[in-house]
Amino acid sequence: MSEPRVRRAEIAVEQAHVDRVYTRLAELRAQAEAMRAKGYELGQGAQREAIFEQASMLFERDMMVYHANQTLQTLDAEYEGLVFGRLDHRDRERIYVGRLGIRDTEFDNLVTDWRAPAAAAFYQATAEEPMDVVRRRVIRCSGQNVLDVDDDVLIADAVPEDMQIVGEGALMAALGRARGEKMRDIVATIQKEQDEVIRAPWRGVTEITGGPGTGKTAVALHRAAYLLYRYRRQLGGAGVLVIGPSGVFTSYISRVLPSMGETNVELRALGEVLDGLEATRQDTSALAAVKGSLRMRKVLLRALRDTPPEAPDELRIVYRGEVLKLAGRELEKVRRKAHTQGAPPNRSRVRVAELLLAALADKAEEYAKADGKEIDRAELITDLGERIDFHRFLVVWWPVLYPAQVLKWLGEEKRLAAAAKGVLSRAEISLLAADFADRARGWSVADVALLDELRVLVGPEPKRRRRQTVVEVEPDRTGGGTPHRPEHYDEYSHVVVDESQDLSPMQWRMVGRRGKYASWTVVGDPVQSSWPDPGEAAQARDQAFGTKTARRRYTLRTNYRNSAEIFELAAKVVTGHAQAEELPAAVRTTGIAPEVRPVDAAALATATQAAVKELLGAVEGTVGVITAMDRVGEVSGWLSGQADERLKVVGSLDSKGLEYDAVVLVEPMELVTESSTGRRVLYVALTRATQHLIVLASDPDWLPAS
Ligand SMILES: Nc1ncnc2c1ncn2[C@@H]1O[C@H](COP(=O)(O)OP(=O)(O)OP(=O)(O)O)[C@@H](O)[C@H]1O
Repeated sequence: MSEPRVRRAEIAVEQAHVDRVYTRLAELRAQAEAMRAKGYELGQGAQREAIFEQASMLFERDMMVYHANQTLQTLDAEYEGLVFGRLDHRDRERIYVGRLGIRDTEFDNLVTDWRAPAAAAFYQATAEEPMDVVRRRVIRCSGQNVLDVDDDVLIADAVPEDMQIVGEGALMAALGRARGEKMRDIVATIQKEQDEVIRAPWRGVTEITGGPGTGKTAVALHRAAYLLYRYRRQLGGAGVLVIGPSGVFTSYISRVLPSMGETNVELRALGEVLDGLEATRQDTSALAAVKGSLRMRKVLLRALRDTPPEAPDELRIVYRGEVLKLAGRELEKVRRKAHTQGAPPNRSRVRVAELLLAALADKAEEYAKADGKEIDRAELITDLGERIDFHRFLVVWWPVLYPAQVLKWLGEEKRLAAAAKGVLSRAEISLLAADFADRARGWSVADVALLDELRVLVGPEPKRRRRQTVVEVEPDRTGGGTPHRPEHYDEYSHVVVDESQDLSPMQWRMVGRRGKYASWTVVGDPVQSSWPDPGEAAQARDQAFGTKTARRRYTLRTNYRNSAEIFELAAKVVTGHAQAEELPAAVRTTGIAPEVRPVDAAALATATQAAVKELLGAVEGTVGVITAMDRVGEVSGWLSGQADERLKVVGSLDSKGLEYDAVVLVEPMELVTESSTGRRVLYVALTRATQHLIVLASDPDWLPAS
């Protein structure tokens, strides 16, 4: 038979199996629906029964409805591309691999879940170690229709006469397909080195490094799905947290886990880790470097121990006709004493009242002694402690502290200078004070870690005020919080941190608090780091991991995103900033070289418009325009006439983790100069494109002479 006829015949073979699978799926769906309906019926019946039976029937109803809903949700999530692989073993046994395990009515496997041990050979078998697999087949479907098949022969001399082999390279075909707005799952084409990481043991800390496009994000997400499948009992209840660099990024990856039927995972951007906040604004790199530094802990601690701006500077209270007065210095002595006892101020209010009453009693004793009298100390303390004017004083002198309010105080340069004495430089103090004073812009991503640190330092708000959140806004977690978890939940069983090379030490502390009891998967690429002090960040990261001793490291070495032509250009900008072994190998050549276009600065707008038009015509998928952070608004304005939902304008830092079919990079030199780690940020920007890259540059210095 000719190759197209063989292919058609093989597609028909697989279509027959896929049809059986979907017929069975429809039966399972119908069963789950019937169970749900029965559950509701039971609930109706409960209303007519005695109270005890009612309770147990309602419980049973809830369980039935819950399980039925879970099943329906999973069946629906896995519908698309349900079957994607087939293994033919040497002993002629064959298994189909898919997103979900399905058995027929005889309990024979129609599909094996990709996470099950029996499916591991689909990813791990190679020609060198075939694991008894003669042929591995990737089946590509759209809905219930088989579109194509692609085979790898792993034991050439064991291929039986009647086995047909079709196509080559399911991976290359997958990589060549157009990119959409959301990341795709890679479950059908996971590579061996990736599979090892996905299936690594769950305990302890798993670190994954690798250059751009090596699949770190894809692997981390598949690992989360795998761990929840294999260790649901240990990990499922407490939940898994995935941290990404930005909201744009978390939205980009948001489809991957639900498409694998996983809903028990919470995705949060770094600006959303603290409940009640969704910060997206990025600080300048100089400001972010100060805010992220561990030195800020000391500054914050001193700031909250300072006298609140509204605090009265003396306490006067009349007791039995005599005015008792504590002057400013005496009050400050009490404040210092209360703070040195170490409890968070919001927890010390009773202790502070006791200290103030003791100071008043000392004062009264002093006066009485001068008059040759005696006082009943205990009685005085009880009497004054019940007085309304004493409590009025207390609430303004030792108010409940809110993190947002303490940070705002630091907008006053004098106050910040006092808190930062010997810790920050004068220039850093001025920079920070000016930023905190300008509150109209809302919190930045780096501020969130400071607010979280303060949340812990000030302690919980007293119960009756509990409804107010630490940031004085009502929580609005449309971005994906889980309502059933308590506020500031810190009991996740597993935490995944993506783009981890960019977490500041303060951000590591914030994330570490959420993972006190967790095992970790940490994904990053030091060469893409935009954080200026990796040593300090590493120390904070180790602290976040706590005492977990099991540590395993993996390196991914193949760049699946960029064409070899694009990556060759990108690698040039980090020459001297990275070791050769830190750069991955891009294996896909497209024959399309990236274009560097010298442009006059005055003609940048028209050049950008022209490049965008060209690329929208050249690719089916997305086109990204990447600029320096403070140019995003301007460049978006240039392109307002070219509305196309495939087109996105994004700032350098926000392009982390994303990818487009084609990229226009505007003024690369501005990315280099916008921060002290500019070359690395430029490297990130240059590695976002899968097929086409156009660089528009008025200044040629961005590209080192080779
Ligand atoms: N095994 C695979 N099969 C198909 N596609 C893959 C595979 N591995 C990675 N990819 C694709 O390669 C691209 C890059 O993957 P991913 O974004 O996870 O890389 P990354 O290492 O996180 O990159 P970066 O560090 O640049 O953000 C994605 O489109 C992903 O779907």
